[in-house]
Amino acid sequence: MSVMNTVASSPAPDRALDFVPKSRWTVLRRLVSQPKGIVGLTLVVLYLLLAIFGPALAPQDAFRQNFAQTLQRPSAAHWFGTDQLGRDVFSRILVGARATLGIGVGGVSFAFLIGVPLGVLAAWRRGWVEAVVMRAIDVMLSFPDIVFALAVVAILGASTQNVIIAVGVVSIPVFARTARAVTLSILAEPYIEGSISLGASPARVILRHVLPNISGMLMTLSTLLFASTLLSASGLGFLGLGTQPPHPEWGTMLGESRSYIRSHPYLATFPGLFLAVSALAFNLLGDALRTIYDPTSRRTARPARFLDLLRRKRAPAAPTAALLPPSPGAAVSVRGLRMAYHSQEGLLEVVRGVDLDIMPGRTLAVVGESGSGKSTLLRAIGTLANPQEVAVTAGTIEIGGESALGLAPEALRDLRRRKIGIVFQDAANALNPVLTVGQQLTEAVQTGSSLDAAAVRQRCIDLLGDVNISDPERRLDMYPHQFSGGMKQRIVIAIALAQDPDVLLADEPTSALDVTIQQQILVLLREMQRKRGMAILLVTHDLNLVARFADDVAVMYAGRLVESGHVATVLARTLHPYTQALRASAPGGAEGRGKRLLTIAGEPPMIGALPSGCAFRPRCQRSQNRSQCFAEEPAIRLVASRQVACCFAEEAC
Ligand SMILES: Nc1ncnc2c1ncn2[C@@H]1O[C@H](COP(=O)(O)OP(=O)(O)OP(=O)(O)O)[C@@H](O)[C@H]1O
Repeated sequence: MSVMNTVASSPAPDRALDFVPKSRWTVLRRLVSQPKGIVGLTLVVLYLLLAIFGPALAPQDAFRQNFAQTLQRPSAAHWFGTDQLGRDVFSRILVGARATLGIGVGGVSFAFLIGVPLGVLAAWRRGWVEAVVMRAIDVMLSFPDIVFALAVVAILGASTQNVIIAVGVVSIPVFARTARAVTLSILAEPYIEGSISLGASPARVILRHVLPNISGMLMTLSTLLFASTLLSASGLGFLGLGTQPPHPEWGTMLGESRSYIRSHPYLATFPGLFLAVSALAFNLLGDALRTIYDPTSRRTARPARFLDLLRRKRAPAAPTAALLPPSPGAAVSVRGLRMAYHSQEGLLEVVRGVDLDIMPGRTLAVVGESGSGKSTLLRAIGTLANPQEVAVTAGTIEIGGESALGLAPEALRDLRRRKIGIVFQDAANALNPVLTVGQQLTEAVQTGSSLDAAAVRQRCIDLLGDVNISDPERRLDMYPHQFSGGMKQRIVIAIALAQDPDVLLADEPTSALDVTIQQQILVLLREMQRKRGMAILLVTHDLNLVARFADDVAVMYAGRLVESGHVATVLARTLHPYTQALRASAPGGAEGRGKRLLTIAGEPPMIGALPSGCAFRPRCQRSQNRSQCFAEEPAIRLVASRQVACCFAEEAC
């Protein structure tokens, strides 16, 4: 794969669930813009009014038996006729609305309250918790709903309360599965990582970010399940296992009409009609809601564009060089870091002995092709690597002199909050779409602080002002979708700076933006760095950006830093053949404009299947099958004021 291909195609991650922020009014507006939404909502409101006011509206006593007037056909006196005990069917339907809909609400709430926490827990904890929850759900789903509900009522006894439990139990698996699936999608969003990086506790992440985002989907599901719950409850009522006589409930009324269905069909028709229309109403409403919350508004990021290589002549400061002992004042110091992903084949090593220091006020860019291990390294430094996924098998990471490895979760959150800020590639995904910018900034400012509400708000306003967002007070109440891409990235930067971090980690911070906005964001980052003296670790594919923005560069290939040093030194004359190939394949970087862009021959090696000797050997123009390149992985040496891992680096001097 060529570097050019790699750089040019950096789409925003596909979002499984794109819950674009929808205020209640927006949801309502979109709901009533659909015919099925209008019909469903109107009917549901009518049914709810019926459940509330039905008993008061009933023209006659729904319980009074009148044996002189049994089984009367519909008439002006009895609109829906009378039943076998002479009771007015219309009145019984009105009174029964409350019990019928109450069972629906109760059943869905019961299922929601048990199923959703189970699903969220399974998605959050993964591992054995997820396995146990999912297997239990599989077992429940293997029984038909009505059989399961019958079994529950048979065990608990026939009563309204037990019908609620029975119809609720059968809906638990649906809630749990859906909650797990949508939570997994939300947890993959960068703003979750951002929140964790700010030191938020699991409970806070779930309450603040996960639940608001999945609530739309769950509301839709609840509405749809309401219809089936009503029907299941009525089925139980029909079998005589629901609300017990003389209390009216539509399913029970249907059951009671069984013996008269041929001679007096109206006894079944009216409660059946009310039931059928209620199921239809909730289905229509659920369907309309699903349209609103459906993840169809996916975005594709514009391909990254190239900037001209602008060489900066900066006076090299104290070297960032690898292989030196940890610099006492370093904001980040990594030594001998090795990391491996857990896989079925065992551990697959992707970071293979990395040493680096970043001094306060300086920017180190880590550059390399896709899959070279840049993000894994950045996440380890950001203390965001998930130990269940990837293990640190050797080495040390120090942030501001404090070890970032082997800490308890609480200490890790504290370190992250105090020292680290993170800016992700795609600002659109890095912000929670259902929270206002003010809420998200407040969370970032408030975590671990004792400021009162007014001071927090002022700090939020200052932060927005710092990142050059005009009219910050008004903007605090706006949602992310009301901002342009560049503005969103400014907000992400403001959030990352909320705790005054010593280190800012920026993973492709401008690749989703167009050239002018890229430039503005880079200028902003540099300005923030100058004001605050923080260190920046920039991960990028783009050598042009490195040349313009970074002080030091580390070129990563197959998990190792193969060439690193001051940007001016390294880019003035690249010594490693991989760095040379990267430069040749960067537009504007092929040793002068107007030259044909080259691609790097071959593919990066597969992790876990590195070639013998130098990992770059099969693609290297310089190697020419020299035995040294086959024999061993080249040691990192100091050559011409930079660290380089090539046995023949001097040939390029
Ligand atoms: N969760 C995972 N499980 C197993 N392997 C993984 C996992 N995440 C990443 N990898 C592998 O680790 C290697 C390094 O990935 P990483 O994302 O760190 O590279 P990168 O240089 O940042 O790439 P990109 O620029 O595309 O983000 C890749 O080969 C990748 O396939």
